[in-house]
Amino acid sequence: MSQTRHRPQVAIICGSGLGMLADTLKCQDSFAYSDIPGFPQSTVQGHAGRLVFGELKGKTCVCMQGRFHMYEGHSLCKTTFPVRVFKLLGVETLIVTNAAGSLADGLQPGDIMIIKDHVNFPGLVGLNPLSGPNDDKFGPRFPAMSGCYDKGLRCLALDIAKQQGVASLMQEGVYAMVGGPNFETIAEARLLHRLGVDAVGMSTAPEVVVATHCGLRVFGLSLITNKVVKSYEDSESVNHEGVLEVGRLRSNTVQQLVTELISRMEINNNNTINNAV
Ligand SMILES: O=P(O)(O)O[C@H]1O[C@H](CO)[C@@H](O)[C@H]1O
Ligand SMILES: Nc1nc2[nH]cnc2c(=O)[nH]1
Repeated sequence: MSQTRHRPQVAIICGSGLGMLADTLKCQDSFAYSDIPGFPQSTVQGHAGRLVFGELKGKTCVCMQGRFHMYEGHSLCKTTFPVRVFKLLGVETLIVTNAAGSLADGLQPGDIMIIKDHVNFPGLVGLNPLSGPNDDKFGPRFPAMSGCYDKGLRCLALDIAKQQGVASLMQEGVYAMVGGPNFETIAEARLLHRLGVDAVGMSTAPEVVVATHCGLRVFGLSLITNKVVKSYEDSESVNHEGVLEVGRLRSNTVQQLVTELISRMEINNNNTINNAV
């Protein structure tokens, strides 16, 4: 806290290829993860490994330029550690972004899916960042997860998309987290599709679980970077460079949407843990 004058109200986690979201912040203070006690290191291309504080449209923000994934070998506790740091810093709203492959026929590469809900596959089999003793300071032993993606912010984002003329690129959907690091087999893709998953990735759900546990308001979006191959006749295959490339192509659209959302969201400043410190 002594290293920056900023006291963030909003935190943003940048997905693969979406690190440019931090560039919009004014009066920046930026810290390499290697200089922050307790932070793991980013090992994935497209995740710079920097925490950036700054101002955006009258709100104070902190932005993770690079997130941590389970497949990098971090425990789920470590991958979600920054979310609790944000809570202690006084953050009220968390914006999570990711790159994801689409299963829904109506979602094309370059589209933006507002996350309505998620399926946390690792969580369903007990790989949950909240496993172990519960810290009651942060939240209850058995937190509810229905409604974990704030409805008001989802509606606001859809309104903004209309005003910015990009409504045709946007729709709501269900994100599923799988462990990775391999992309899906065709049989796995078909299974996810039949289960009602619209887009799949290897992150986000644990961050949202920890954020919801400690009472943060959450907004999430997936940039659709590829269609997940569901047919044995299809010779295409996905790769990480292609994922990053779609991030670059859509950077302006995502930046404008997130900037306007932050500008128009209301902040209550009712972070009880932080107020008690
Ligand atoms: O979820 P983010 O960090 O955006 O990254 C997504 O893109 C990578 C695969 O290309 C995986 O890490 C997947 O989870
Ligand atoms: N699991 C998974 N993660 C992704 N991240 C970006 N695209 C994909 C995908 O197709 N599958």
